[in-house]
Amino acid sequence: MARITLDLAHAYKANPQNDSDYALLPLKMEFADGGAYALLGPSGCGKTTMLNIVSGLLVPSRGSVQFDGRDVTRASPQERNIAQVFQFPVIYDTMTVAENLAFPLRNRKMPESQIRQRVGTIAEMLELSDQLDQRAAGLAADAKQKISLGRGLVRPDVAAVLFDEPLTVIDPHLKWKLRRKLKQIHHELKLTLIYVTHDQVEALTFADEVVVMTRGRAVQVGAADALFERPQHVFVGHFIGSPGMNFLAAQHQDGRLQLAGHALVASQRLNLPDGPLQLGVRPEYLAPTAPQTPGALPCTVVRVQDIGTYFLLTAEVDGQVLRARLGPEAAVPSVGETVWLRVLGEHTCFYQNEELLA
Ligand SMILES: Nc1ncnc2c1ncn2[C@@H]1O[C@H](COP(=O)(O)OP(=O)(O)OP(=O)(O)O)[C@@H](O)[C@H]1O
Repeated sequence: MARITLDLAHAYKANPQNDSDYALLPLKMEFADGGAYALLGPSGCGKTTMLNIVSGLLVPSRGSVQFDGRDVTRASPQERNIAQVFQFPVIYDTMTVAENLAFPLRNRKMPESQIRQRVGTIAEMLELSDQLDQRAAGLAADAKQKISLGRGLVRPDVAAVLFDEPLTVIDPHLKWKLRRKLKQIHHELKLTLIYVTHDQVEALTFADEVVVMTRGRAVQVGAADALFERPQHVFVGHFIGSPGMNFLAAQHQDGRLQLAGHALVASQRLNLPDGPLQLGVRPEYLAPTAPQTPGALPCTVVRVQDIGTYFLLTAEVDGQVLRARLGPEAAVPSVGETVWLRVLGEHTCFYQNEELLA
């Protein structure tokens, strides 16, 4: 296993001139030895580019990659001792499940008794023990992908295991099980794992730390609760959560906060710079409150949806939209009603130029 340090930028085109020419803007990042990371972001944000730079499939156009302080920028995946799992199964159809799992170990000349033991452990973890003697050719797509996962995880001596959207071909129920399984496997094997996905649930279930990416930038690296409670960038607020964080344009001047056409009264002095800001508050922290409550805004209900475990309220104030998740015990207002929503509270965040203010 290895501590992986990136200090680099990457552009696929020569002579990049502006930010949009970069697949990865200049970044510094460290993956701790034995950590489980997810690279999360929408299509085209640079996840695969970063993964390929870590694996050695791609040399960054600028800067360096270090494993445990050793420069490996130009070293191949083999030299870096990386295991990889891709979107689609990479296995030998003519071999049995056991032979497939043993393959990376035989390549490394591990003694047969240790191979049997390790293959047994990995097969058990992935619930493949009953299929060890079956030929891979006859298996369903998700069983084949489990073999691929097993081949990625089987070597105990790898610097890191990299996963590129590995659960794409897996059916939804098994996907849910495998995500939890991978987390458990990480705790047992303590390998450094980096997992690419555009699915926030997948990232948040699997990883200790999620790297949220947008347009070639890693805008926040953090655990699930930090991404939820204190998004460092408005993109993280939007992208994490269902629905994402509410944002309202605000103006702060001499301790007074002007918001959606209203002067808001805060219970204590706000430590904010003067000027235009954005106020961010999660739908989970908005609930109808008594009229004129300090920090609350009068909003018109435009939609109420029953989502099953909660009601989703959509309301408008001064042309801006707010969403609130109401628990089953809450009184549900009707469309057209005015509700007071408390936007200013302990969970409220403020942003300037899209970045969280301290
Ligand atoms: N080989 C390439 N040549 C030129 N441009 C590329 C190449 N690979 C990726 N890009 C561009 O670099 C940017 C980042 O792509 P990348 O594949 O890393 O994103 P991603 O987040 O992994 O997206 P996806 O989830 O769709 O795979 C995109 O604008 C993409 O079009």
